Amino acid sequence: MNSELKRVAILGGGNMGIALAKGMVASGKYAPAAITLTRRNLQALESLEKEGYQITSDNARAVEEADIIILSMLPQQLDFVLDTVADKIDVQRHLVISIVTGVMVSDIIERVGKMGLQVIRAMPNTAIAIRESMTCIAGNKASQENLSLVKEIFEAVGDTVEIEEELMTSATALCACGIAFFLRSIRAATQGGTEIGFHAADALRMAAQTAKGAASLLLHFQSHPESEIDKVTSPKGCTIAGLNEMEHNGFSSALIKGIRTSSQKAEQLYHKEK
Ligand SMILES: NC(=O)C1=CN([C@@H]2O[C@H](COP(=O)(O)OP(=O)(O)OC[C@H]3O[C@@H](n4cnc5c(N)ncnc54)[C@H](O)[C@@H]3O)[C@@H](O)[C@H]2O)C=CC1
Ligand SMILES: O=C(O)[C@@H]1CCC=N1
Repeated sequence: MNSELKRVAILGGGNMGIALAKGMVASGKYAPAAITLTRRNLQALESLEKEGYQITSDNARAVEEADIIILSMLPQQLDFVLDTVADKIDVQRHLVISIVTGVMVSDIIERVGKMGLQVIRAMPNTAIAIRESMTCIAGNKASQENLSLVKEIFEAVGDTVEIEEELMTSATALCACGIAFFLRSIRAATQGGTEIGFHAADALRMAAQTAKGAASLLLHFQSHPESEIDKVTSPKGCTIAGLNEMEHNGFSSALIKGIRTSSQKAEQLYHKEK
């Protein structure tokens, strides 16, 4: 069956569930009517219903009517939902995609009690809303056909990379949390820009376009950041003076430590804090 002909149930229509649904439709491969979003309080989904998406608070019914089930709730909300839908899951028909942080494929199979269930983990980021996500995919025991299908879904909303499941929490820190890290660095640059003379709104636009240019240089030339930095830093110039000042204050170290902390926290979200 073509991916376009499959029905999708996104259980947990919050930030990511909505962004994913919109990205899938924007890709042109899915019609809103083929996507059902669930949420306990449907008020927040009413505008989507007007756009043609199906909405319901009945997770079991959504699963019954779908071929692909996307789990998109918080780790601490997962078990309740799995317990509600377990009876309706058909190992032959359903493919489960989980974007839930810190939850292993084996945790999901064990909870629903269906050996042989095809479960693939995907870790997108909020840039999925504009089809610019970096999505890491892991499906150690899934069929090649299902892996290709999941890749196709996420390639329509950004770039994808297939990784081992044991690296999924690292991918969460680097790519999903990473959006917040880079945004905070842009905000800090904006604050610096305002201090040296620009109105905040202008500084933000200038900093954001500069950050986009820096990332685009790396992706376009497939170069190393230091080689692009070398092109900016004139001898005895102002760039190296500013850069070294940042490093004396722990710029790289702060990012590295933050990413490590986020990765450790991601590991604990389901197993230690539910
Ligand atoms: N926000 C992000 O940048 C990313 C989040 N994730 C993961 O994706 C998952 C969702 O994250 P967000 O969308 O940010 O969270 P969220 O809190 O915005 O969305 C979760 C949604 O699930 C709904 N929900 C809770 N219990 C439910 C139930 N019994 N039935 C139906 N719906 C129910 C909530 O009402 C909420 O709308 C989390 O596991 C998170 O770790 C993964 C990648 C990036
Ligand atoms: O902060 C969180 O726990 C989620 C997972 C990755 C991004 N947001």
